[in-house]
Amino acid sequence: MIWNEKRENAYCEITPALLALKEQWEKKNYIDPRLYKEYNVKRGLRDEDGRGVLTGLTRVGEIQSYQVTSGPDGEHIIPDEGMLYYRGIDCREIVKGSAERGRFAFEEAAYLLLFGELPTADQLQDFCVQLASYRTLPTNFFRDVIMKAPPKDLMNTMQRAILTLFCYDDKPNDVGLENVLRQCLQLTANMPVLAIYAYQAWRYSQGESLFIHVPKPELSTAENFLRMLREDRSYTELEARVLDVALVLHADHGGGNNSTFTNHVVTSSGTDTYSAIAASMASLKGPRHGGANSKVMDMMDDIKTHVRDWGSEGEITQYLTKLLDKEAFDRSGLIYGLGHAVYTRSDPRCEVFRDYVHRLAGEKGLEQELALYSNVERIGKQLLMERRHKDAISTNIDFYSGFVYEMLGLPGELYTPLFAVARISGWSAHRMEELSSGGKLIRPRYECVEEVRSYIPMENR
Ligand SMILES: CC(=O)SCCNC(=O)CCNC(=O)[C@H](O)C(C)(C)COP(=O)(O)OP(=O)(O)OC[C@H]1O[C@@H](n2cnc3c(N)ncnc32)[C@H](O)[C@@H]1OP(=O)(O)O
Ligand SMILES: O=C([O-])CC(=O)C(=O)O
Repeated sequence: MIWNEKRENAYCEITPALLALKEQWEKKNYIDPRLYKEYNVKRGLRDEDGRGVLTGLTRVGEIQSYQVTSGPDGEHIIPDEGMLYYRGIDCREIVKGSAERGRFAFEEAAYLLLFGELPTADQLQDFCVQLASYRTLPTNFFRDVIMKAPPKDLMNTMQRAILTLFCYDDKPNDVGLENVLRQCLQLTANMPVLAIYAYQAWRYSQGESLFIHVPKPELSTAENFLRMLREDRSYTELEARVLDVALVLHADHGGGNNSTFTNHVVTSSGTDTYSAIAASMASLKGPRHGGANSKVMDMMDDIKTHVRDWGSEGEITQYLTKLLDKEAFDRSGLIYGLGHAVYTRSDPRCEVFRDYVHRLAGEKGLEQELALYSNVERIGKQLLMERRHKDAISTNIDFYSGFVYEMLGLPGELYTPLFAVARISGWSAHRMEELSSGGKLIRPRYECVEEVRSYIPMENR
């Protein structure tokens, strides 16, 4: 079917012909789940004990979530409180740089992740100047690229913009480390601008007035983000500090998280930086990964609509049971913001957000809403533990982050883009590492469970 201006939905229509093809697809594409066990497939690249299959080495970031003890009957995995290290340093220590030492810390974290050492005052200053010099987009980029095509999802608009920046680069395919470093720094500097401009284009598409503010060189990433967001360019010190903390906490999560691993995979093929970062964006958008932060907010809105008494244990249990049975909300069966592929008992980043949520909710008079979040967290975890026969489930970073952003007055459309604004620092560090140390095309094996058979001539089918 061809795009048709007059019947624009014709392009997206699920026609009877498509339904018939889907039926045909279903007949030949089912894989019996028992086969995964028979072939000893590491589903989701996870070992039997739930730990990730070891697929690489990194110096960039590390997550700890359990202890291993060995006895006469072999190794035992004991769930533990989660820890996250950037280049060996507890990420919460870096957060303190922002909260206590009165300094914006995201740039410091990005420097640490990329170069492996905390910057001196001079190094940090030079790094910030360099980022500032890279923040400007090519002339007319907003008009020619960001405003083109209806901006339905900011992550896609940003991804397209990143891919198009390839065309403005004189050495786009050069994967020499100095060139890749330049591209990574430029994209790190551009990311907040792309996120906000994509948002402004989206607002405009919704009938709002269009305004575009340029970033200021002397401001931090967090300050520029807020400055470009609001028509009057206003923000408070507290807002900028909280946003800076969020950026630090989202900056890296080791090599195995879906978007960073995607980066390793595509980087290992020798592709260019723009393609690698766009691929990571594609992964991050997914609701089981970075997209979970806005899903949490939609889920909470749905809960607020369907649960009349926010303090009622029974009503919340009933709603969450329906949700897990795929009968409520988006019917995915997921309670967004709960569970984690690595953390067992707790996600340290969530604990930082929990702290902010408590402080901000008190100030904003949103204690009732906070109580609802706490109930959903507690009851949701209980239900998941019962169903999954686990004695611990962690609340992840996405459960409270959106609530914090909401209290800062940030629009929901920007929650996942904000994740990308931070995580590009980790993607960059991992891309550099893959190029310098990985050195091997990532290529796992898939066992084909189809039988080999003869080609049948058309007249005999
Ligand atoms: C920044 C981030 O990416 S943090 C994660 C953000 N994502 C979310 O919040 C989405 C909700 N959570 C989830 O979907 C999962 O917890 C994930 C994807 C994060 C991790 O999933 P897994 O690695 O499969 O975790 P785990 O092995 O502990 O899960 C065991 C089972 O419990 C299910 N489960 C885990 N968490 C949840 C949840 N919140 N709601 C419903 N079911 C869940 C898993 O789907 C899995 O089911 P399966 O055995 O049928 O495949
Ligand atoms: O590590 C993961 O699987 C997901 C995660 O928390 C992140 O990327 O921040």
